[in-house]
Amino acid sequence: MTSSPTLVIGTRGSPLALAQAHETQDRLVASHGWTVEHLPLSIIKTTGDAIQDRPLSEAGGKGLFTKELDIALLEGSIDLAVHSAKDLPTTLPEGIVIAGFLPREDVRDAFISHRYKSLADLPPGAVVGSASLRRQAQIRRLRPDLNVTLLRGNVQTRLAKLERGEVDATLLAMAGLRRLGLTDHVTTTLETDDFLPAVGQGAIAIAIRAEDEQVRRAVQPILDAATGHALAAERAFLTILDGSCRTPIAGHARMVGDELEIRGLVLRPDGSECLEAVRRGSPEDAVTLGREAGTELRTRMPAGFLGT
Ligand SMILES: NCc1[nH]cc(CCC(=O)O)c1CC(=O)O
Repeated sequence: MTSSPTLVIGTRGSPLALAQAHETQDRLVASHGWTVEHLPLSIIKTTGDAIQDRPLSEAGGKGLFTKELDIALLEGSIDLAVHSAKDLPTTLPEGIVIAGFLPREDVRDAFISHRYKSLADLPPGAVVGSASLRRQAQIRRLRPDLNVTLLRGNVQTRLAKLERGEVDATLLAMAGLRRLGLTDHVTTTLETDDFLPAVGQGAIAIAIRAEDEQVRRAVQPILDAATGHALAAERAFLTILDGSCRTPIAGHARMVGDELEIRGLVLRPDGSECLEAVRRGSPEDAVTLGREAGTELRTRMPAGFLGT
């Protein structure tokens, strides 16, 4: 057991964010034998938490969930920040780095409905709610006859709206549902071959001050190398496409034997067209594989493809 420093863990206050912060805390306790009193949580409200009425893509994008945590890190009021990798912008502020990622949860999306068994089972015109342009575009691609609407709010809010019949079905990340103990709600899971997750889905990122070697050493034992390679490829892919929240982009990397494989997709928002790129190679070349997949799509994409 290493002597116990006090490390303040910064997190947002949503139930999912808190579950992820507790998982980080538990893993640090398990690997160092520290007590939770030395790993206090600091709950920080972000601009993104206050926006409920419009798509985040219109309100300013992903940085909305990280800005206040970044400031707290740089000011030293927290020592590490726990983020859903999916919600992290591709570039972080000067002085902040991702130390790495916890072992990845289920990367798939879940289909949830009280009346229908699957996307294929929905009748024409059925209402499917989602706030994600990626999910909306992939739903429209598979089922152009459905009525895809905006459904916002945290995981529990969305489930409550489904319960009230505001929509016939919704899609949510399996990872979030598992972390919240809500998998009872899942009607069926969508395999990645048919429905590609978002870059970073299911992964928890640990952000630290770039120069803080003490915190870097403290978190090292809880980081997962395979997740790190996958995320390096996915985030390099997204960086090339400079994925704003307005663009339907999906990307997923995983180990296939000894090799890392990345699959990336860009779609028209209405789902009428979809381009895919796949690269496979050494996990050491994760960034190159991701960049190549992104560059291929960029090259093949007609002007205006992403609808902006
Ligand atoms: N954008 C919200 C968000 N950010 C991370 C998750 C779930 C956990 C994950 O994907 O890692 C969710 C909810 C959802 O997409 O269902």
